[in-house]
Amino acid sequence: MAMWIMTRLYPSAMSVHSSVKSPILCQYASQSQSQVAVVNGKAGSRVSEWNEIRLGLPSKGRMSADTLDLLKDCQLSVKQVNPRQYVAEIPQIPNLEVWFQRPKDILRKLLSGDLDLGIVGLDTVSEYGQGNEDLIIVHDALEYGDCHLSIAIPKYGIFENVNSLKELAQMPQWTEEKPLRIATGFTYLGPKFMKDNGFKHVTFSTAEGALEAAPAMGIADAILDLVSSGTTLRENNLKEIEGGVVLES
Ligand SMILES: Nc1ncnc2c1ncn2[C@@H]1O[C@H](COP(=O)(O)OP(=O)(O)OP(=O)(O)O)[C@@H](O)[C@H]1O
Ligand SMILES: O=P(O)(O)OC[C@H]1O[C@H](OP(=O)(O)OP(=O)(O)O)[C@H](O)[C@@H]1O
Repeated sequence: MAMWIMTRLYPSAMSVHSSVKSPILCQYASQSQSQVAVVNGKAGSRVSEWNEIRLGLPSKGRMSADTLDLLKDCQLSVKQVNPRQYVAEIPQIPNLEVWFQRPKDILRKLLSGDLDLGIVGLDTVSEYGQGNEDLIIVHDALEYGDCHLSIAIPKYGIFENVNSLKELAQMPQWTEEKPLRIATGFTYLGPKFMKDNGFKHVTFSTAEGALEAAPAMGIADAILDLVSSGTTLRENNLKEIEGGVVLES
């Protein structure tokens, strides 16, 4: 699920929100969802040198059009002077500057202090925010971008009768010499989830996409990836298992 986030060290951002009369009026939501473990938080590493509040919006991909639609529904029109540039304004909020960035980069730039506010999915906040307490979730359910981060295993072979995380953990195949191999783009959340669930013999590999191919290619035993319709898993003979959902996004 897409959500508004901001950095704690920019209280002036609140005035932007509190002046917006729309369904996205900010509320401090529970932060527990994003508080995992702080590894390398850099939020507020420098104080902003600009007067405007900087809002990061997804530049392309799944979240982009829906995010602009949400703002439009709130009577907030995002005006881009040049479509090949990445800066825009929302005339209704004069002291706000919009910057289009990839979701992962929105998170990185919030952490470095180069953006003050952003809209991204919970999976992005959790993976790249790593529980940093300087990231504040302002609105945790904007009602689009629904998906979940889940473990999936082949439907066939040694996994045919494995239907839960517990059964996966109890398989005698996983040893120190031959651990369970998981392919994932979530290299922070993945190891944390497996450790929290008692897996001792597990290794991770990563790729930029098309992770569902990894079991068929013999590269991994399982994958950890985002699922929305479930079509990609089905078409690749993979299945989700009980207890295997890391987060609902
Ligand atoms: N089926 C899905 N697969 C991936 N992300 C999804 C899906 N459904 C909703 N989302 C949301 O969309 C976000 C990804 O958006 P987008 O594709 O724009 O990002 P991206 O940075 O281009 O991702 P990537 O580099 O992994 O392709 C996810 O973080 C998630 O919150
Ligand atoms: O459950 P579904 O509706 O099938 O969606 C899930 C798929 O969508 C995403 O991939 P994307 O389309 O971004 O391509 P990618 O694998 O190259 O990242 C995600 O990584 C899954 O592979």
